[in-house]
Amino acid sequence: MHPRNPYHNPPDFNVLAEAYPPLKACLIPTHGGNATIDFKDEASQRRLTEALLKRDFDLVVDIPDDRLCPPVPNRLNYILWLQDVLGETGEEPRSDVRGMDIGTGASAIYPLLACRLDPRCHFVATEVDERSYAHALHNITQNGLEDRIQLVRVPKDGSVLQLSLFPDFTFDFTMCNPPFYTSKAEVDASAEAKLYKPNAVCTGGDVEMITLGGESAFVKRMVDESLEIRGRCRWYTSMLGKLSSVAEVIQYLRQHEIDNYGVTEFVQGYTRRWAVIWSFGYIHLPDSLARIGNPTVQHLMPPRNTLRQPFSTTDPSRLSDALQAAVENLDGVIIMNSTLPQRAAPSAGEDLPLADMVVAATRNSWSRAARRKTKSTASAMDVADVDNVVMRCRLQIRRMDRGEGGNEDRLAVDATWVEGKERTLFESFVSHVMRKATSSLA
Ligand SMILES: C[S@@+](CC[C@H](N)C(=O)[O-])C[C@H]1O[C@@H](n2cnc3c(N)ncnc32)[C@H](O)[C@@H]1O
Repeated sequence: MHPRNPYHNPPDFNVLAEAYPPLKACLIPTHGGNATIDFKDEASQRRLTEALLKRDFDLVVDIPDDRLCPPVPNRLNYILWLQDVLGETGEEPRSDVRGMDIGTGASAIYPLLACRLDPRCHFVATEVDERSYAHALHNITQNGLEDRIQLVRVPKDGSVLQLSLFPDFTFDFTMCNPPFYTSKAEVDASAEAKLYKPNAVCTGGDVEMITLGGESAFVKRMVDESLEIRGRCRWYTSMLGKLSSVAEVIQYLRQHEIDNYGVTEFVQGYTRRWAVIWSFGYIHLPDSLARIGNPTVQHLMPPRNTLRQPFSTTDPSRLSDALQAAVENLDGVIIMNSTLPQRAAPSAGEDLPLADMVVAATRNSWSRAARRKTKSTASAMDVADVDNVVMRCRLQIRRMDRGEGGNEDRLAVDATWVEGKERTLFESFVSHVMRKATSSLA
């Protein structure tokens, strides 16, 4: 579960029912004097979702009995991860953020939650189903968010992304929880299997759950459309319910040479979901947001954007000076900002870097050929033109864990690719700077 998600532990149901009385009828007393609910009972799950949305987000949401009831912790995980993505990849503080929710459902839960959490958020929410559309409109209006969430009824066989309806907008992100199943038979088989699981998931209408080719085909349609409109949206994303769909979508992205992508997973109790993300821009995601650690899925992960180089020195100031000198020696490369080495070790559990610098390059001046050329023409040091950056990366000095070998005072430099079109440029820059720093410390 996301670290900012408040639902790591089950709520105190008695307290929750005091805040939202319709939940009271669903309470089941436990031996210790507490209460629980029957998680296999759809009505109880609906009241729980309504109660959490009301108490924790001041959202009044009505969900019809024949439409999906979204579990709040899972939906919140997706929103919090997107917040992290935008926070880590935003250029400068923005006064508004524009998202699109594809298939918002009767609850309109994603735009409602996102707008409550971030006053800068504006949404376009699409829906094909007339009944869900009507309820979503009611939910948006009764929460006073109609100025920030534009609901659009779209045709089932039309474009998934629908960005042509908004030619003047660029979007910061799209999000989607696509219909999952390929057929009614698959829905029935899954419902039967779930009978034996401790948590039954609320079932919805066929239109919500079934799409030709299943979720992977739906997301592949998104990929196809994104290839047409590319930079109209900074980050395309979708949730996926099956790991096999993740594999299919990643393979499809690679097939279309979309190499700026990532995968994350959302875990809530017994339920595991994934999200895929891709972009045509040159800003890159930190590994923590774009890769998952599970060894069995490493073949689906994008290459790492952080490269670690261990050093034998234990003195962060010496290492910082060596890095700085290696960078400053290069034409067309500047240190955009840097924080001084911290002498005190971070307190237990904290993973703060000991020094941190962001470096920008306007051209490759570190390859052997480039250095030869610079020498022969004896050019002066360029002042890097920050509007013309070909590569931006972050260099952070960290203390190594004991498990990584050596004594606990050993240091490493984490070089993270922040911006740039060519990975090889980043990798060759890192290798050059690390080599120079190593030899100056020897
Ligand atoms: C699995 S439900 C997700 C509902 C809601 N977003 C949630 O997470 O609880 C999928 C939704 O997508 C809608 N839908 C299906 N195809 C669509 C399309 N081409 N464009 C927009 N919505 C679509 C369905 O009607 C349904 O409401």
